[in-house]
Amino acid sequence: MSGEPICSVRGVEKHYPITRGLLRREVGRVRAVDGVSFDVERGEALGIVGESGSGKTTTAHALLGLEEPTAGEVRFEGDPVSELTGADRQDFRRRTQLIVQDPNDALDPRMTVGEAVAEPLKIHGLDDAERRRAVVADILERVGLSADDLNRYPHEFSGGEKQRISIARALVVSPDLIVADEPTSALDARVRSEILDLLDRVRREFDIALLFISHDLDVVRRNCDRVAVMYLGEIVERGATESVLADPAHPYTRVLLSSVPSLDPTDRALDRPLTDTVPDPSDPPSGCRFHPRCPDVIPPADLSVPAETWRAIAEFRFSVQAGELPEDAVGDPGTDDPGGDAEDPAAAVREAVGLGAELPDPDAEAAVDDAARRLADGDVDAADEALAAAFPSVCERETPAAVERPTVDEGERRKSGSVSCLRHGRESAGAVRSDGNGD
Ligand SMILES: Nc1ncnc2c1ncn2[C@@H]1O[C@H](COP(=O)(O)OP(=O)(O)OP(=O)(O)O)[C@@H](O)[C@H]1O
Repeated sequence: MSGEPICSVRGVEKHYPITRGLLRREVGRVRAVDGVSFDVERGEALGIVGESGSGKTTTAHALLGLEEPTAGEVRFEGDPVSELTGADRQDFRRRTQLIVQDPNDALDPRMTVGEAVAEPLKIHGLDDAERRRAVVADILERVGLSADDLNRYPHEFSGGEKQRISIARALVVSPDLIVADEPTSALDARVRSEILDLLDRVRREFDIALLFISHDLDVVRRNCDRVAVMYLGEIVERGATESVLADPAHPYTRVLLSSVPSLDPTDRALDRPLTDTVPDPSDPPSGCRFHPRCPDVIPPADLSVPAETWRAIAEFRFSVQAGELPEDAVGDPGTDDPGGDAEDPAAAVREAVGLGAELPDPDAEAAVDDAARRLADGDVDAADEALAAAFPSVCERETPAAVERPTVDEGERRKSGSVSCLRHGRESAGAVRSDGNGD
């Protein structure tokens, strides 16, 4: 890619206040997007992926000027979007279009298809009704519908056809950038594939940049040149789609990949997250935000146990913290027989969390045993504190900077992008600028 990006996003934050009481006193903030920077190059397809709640839609809305960022800036062809007024703002609105997941949200049931697709043309100043009709008929043909559909109503069409109408509505004003927010997740597999092909075709035909918001890595693999992976309001990895998906450098990207059933499951088994609970974005974890779920969380330097034992300890620690322990791993504090009927309740807890065998590191053994006893007594908070004190990780203390993704080979996948993980480049010289694409 060369030249100025069509759109650049720099340090964008969007925090939603949490208010209480009649006076709507602010008691906290949902950090939906928390310092995101990226460029969208002309004509490229960029994917933003992440679990539900990671901040993808909020990022897209900030980029389109539909949400005012709490901090940071969006520029369109170099101009700050927040400062556009009058005709410039109108022009920005025309040149950036949004396609949403459910086409019913975009289509007025009382308007014919012809009226719906012509509406943006009218808004943006094409007053000649005959000319509008001709443009609309042409665009309907290009998205796989027919000029005969002009006088029909949305309810006469299937979900896939309605999404084609939405795409026509976006295309008709000749945009430079389309944001497609989960455009196919409401469709069945065959129709999904057709719509993805259509979006890819029209992007190339009309030389439009496409920002694809999706939780589905297969969609990104198929349609996007580059990908940015979001977790709890931050971009944790980015780069050429082929490189990132073939050699994911961030454990979170690996976790996302391991949840795609079509990929080889055998070597992805270890990429199961330690816990399922996504932390609350109003109180994100310290350090690396992914650390309480990270299957690759860094052990304390003085811990001397095999890697799989550390994984079990980390899973124990963060499951206690998230309140995600198996039922039989917590005793009932209200009984005289803590830990239930088991002969040795603490041993039963350890068995339940996969740490039944004595650990080779005596300090670790004592700490796990202590936590297990406290759990057997039903004191989850004390167990949590004991585990946190005994097994601290640098990942909860240090915030990872974006560094270059490791180069895998000298071939096609060399263009590597960036990753924000302490497993890569701690104290590395390869720090990537934090204000751009990082690739
Ligand atoms: N208007 C709002 N007020 C308060 N919190 C909000 C608001 N909009 C979004 N959020 C919160 O911000 C976080 C990010 O939401 P967002 O919709 O951007 O995520 P997403 O990755 O697009 O998820 P999804 O795929 O479910 O749409 C979520 O925790 C969400 O609950």
